[in-house]
Amino acid sequence: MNLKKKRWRPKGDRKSPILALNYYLVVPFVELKDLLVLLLLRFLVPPKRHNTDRDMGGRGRSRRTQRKHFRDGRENVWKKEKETQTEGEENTNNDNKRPVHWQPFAIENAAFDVYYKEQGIVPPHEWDSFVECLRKPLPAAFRINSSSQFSTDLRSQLEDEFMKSLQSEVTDGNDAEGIKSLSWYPDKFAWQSSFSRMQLRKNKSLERFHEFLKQENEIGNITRQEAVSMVPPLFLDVHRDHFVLDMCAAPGSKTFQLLEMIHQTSEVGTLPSGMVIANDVDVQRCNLLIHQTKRMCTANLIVTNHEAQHFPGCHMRKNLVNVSDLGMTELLFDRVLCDVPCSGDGTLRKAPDIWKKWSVGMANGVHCLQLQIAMRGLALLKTGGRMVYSTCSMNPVENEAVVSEILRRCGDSVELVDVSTELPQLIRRPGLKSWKVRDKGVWLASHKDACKHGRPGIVPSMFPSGQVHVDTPDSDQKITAGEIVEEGETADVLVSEVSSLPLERCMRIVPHDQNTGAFFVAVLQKIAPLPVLQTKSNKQSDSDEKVKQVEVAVEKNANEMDVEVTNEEPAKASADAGVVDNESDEAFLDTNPSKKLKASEPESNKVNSRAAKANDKRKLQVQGKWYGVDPVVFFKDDAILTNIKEFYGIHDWFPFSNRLLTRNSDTNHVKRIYYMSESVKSVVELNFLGGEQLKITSIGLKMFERQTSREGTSTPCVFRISSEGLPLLLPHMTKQIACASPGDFKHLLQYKSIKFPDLVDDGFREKVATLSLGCCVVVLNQGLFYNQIVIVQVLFHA
Ligand SMILES: C[S@@+](CC[C@H](N)C(=O)[O-])C[C@H]1O[C@@H](n2cnc3c(N)ncnc32)[C@H](O)[C@@H]1O
Repeated sequence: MNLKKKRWRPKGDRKSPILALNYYLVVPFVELKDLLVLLLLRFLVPPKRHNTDRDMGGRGRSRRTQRKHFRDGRENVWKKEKETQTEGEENTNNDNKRPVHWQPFAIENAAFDVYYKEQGIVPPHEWDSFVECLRKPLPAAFRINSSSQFSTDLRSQLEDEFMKSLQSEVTDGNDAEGIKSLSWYPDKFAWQSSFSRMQLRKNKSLERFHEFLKQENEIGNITRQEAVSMVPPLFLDVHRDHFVLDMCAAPGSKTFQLLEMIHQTSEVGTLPSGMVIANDVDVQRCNLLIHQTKRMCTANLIVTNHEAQHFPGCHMRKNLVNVSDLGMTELLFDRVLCDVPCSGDGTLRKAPDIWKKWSVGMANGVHCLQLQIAMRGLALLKTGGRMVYSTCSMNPVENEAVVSEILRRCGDSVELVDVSTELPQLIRRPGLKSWKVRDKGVWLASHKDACKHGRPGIVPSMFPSGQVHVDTPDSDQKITAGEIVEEGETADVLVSEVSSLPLERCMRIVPHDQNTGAFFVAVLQKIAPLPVLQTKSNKQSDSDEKVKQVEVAVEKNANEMDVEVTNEEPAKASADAGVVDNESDEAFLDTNPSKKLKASEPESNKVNSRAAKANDKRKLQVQGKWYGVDPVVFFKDDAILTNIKEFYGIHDWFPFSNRLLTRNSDTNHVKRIYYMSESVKSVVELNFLGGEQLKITSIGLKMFERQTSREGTSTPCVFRISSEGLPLLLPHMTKQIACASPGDFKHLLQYKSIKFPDLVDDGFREKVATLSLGCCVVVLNQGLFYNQIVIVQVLFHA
């Protein structure tokens, strides 16, 4: 009886019967005949803590990434002032005993005003209300998980309970309600409060609501997410059978939304035929993404870690195409979400530290990368598929300019979709048709201006026409005085280019329209394969050569450019010149970024590089395809699988043994077994047939875990069911299940130890006595708690 005792303590005020059991907890033990019973309670929710390093296939050496790492990474928006605090003020710095007080950073930026006034981001008469709203803290918003079995209960709780109780807490006269559902979001599943996140944290009278948000968020029933950030997935029109790619996915609030859409109306114990691949270039943010999406308990997700602009195409090797019955030879998607890294000035209300950092360089520096990612997304999109391009920036260089260049490059293959009739209650502004580029204090109306000023970092695609200007002695002469504005001059004399593209179909959400942050969204449809790469003839003109020089210079400059971004959007400035006119899908799908350069190499170099490549490949095979990431291995140990299947009495009709994998190539020491949907399995198979191009950091649903405790290893089945996998598996289990009456169930939760005779219900006592030693599931008898089933796992100790 030397078990470590962990005391269970309810968190907060939990009157709702639904919520009353929403904990992951370890209730120590129940004496049962001569056995100790260790209860691991779960209420159809994943555990509170996740071993993300292991789950993501890492080697478990690095520290787990937590939300605080990202928070800490960003400068505090409040700064300390060193002057002595006046008497009566509360804050004191205990370390040096010097009184301090806190003052917010300035929430204004002259360069910001100059820039956006000139761009006409809102009509002049709206400017004051626009910036006034931008300077106010953002109201907290959240979304009910529409695929959760508690979604309607939670909505009722918000409507019946919190709407009334929070009304009295409203101090801002403009907002009559404490919380309200967002009219444009389907089924009243998205809500906005009248309180900022800070108010929710600090205000005592909001404590109960705040606790509710935190707890429901933690177990995946709701997601706390900025209202405007919920918009892009809504325009993606995701169906249950879709293969969806989320190219820049961390921290994962939109991925979660996409998973909800895939899982919508899934019956308990069944899986949809679609799947989501969520990708992010940043390993730490990938960890956060995995942590966030674990709340969904899904077998239909793969998390990858690639530069989105080089996301692999996963082509099946040519010699395998005819022998494989996989049904697909390359990885293409029905839907692509391209929520690219950006300057992030749409999040000024949430992250006011951006006011101080804001500069035009932030947007100019990420334009090329955004374009590259978007083009890659379109290449990976099936013909007929939809892609949403979005940013949380208001800047036309990151928005309309990128969309324009996409349309120019793709010609008739891609259409900018008019979605004005979709979500009609969402207030949005049409995209701009005209804008200028600003660089180092100078306004530029065209690429010609950029050349004149010697600004190689300013590429043609940033301007409305996208026209490339090539500096020739003649063209220099053509620039007439007055066309270019020198530093300090007004921009009035500059005539902006006007785009002939239907950019009004883009949408910009501005803060003062519906008290939100700002966002930009464009919906693109691929209506035909992308145009074939135009091979350049030998008779390239001088001007072509000059264009090439511009590209090289742009690339160099973009790489050197020091881009400041918010911590939420850590854009990398590894931008590409992006001035190639037309590329075929095949060319886009080329995962080797250096291939284009190699095309012009002499044949002898090619041979050498092929030999080096083969050598590299051999090395890779020895060390594993992706260094530092555990391999993905189908789990096919028949002895273990039969043991698990028989122990839990898993029905034959449940697709089981061919859907399991591990992250350990040594199957004798497998600790975790993951379950994957049919769709995820097909992607894994394709990935194998294509040479494992995908760097998979997390995959599927953790279903079984090896018990390592002394008691666990002495049971007939050493694999216990993971709480994440339980909701899917339970309907297919016939053994190791016991139904408890509410009285017994409550006692099991309530007491650290229950003597076997103290179990109230005879039937339960008898049933438990017949269970095998090991993991089992205790289900609360229906009839209470809105007929929900509560699941408990019981581990008997010998
Ligand atoms: C705007 S945030 C994405 C927010 C996310 N879609 C969500 O809703 O939670 C941009 C993300 O892009 C990632 N990123 C930056 N450069 C990237 C690249 N080249 N490829 C893939 N991801 C990139 C960043 O790490 C960041 O997590």
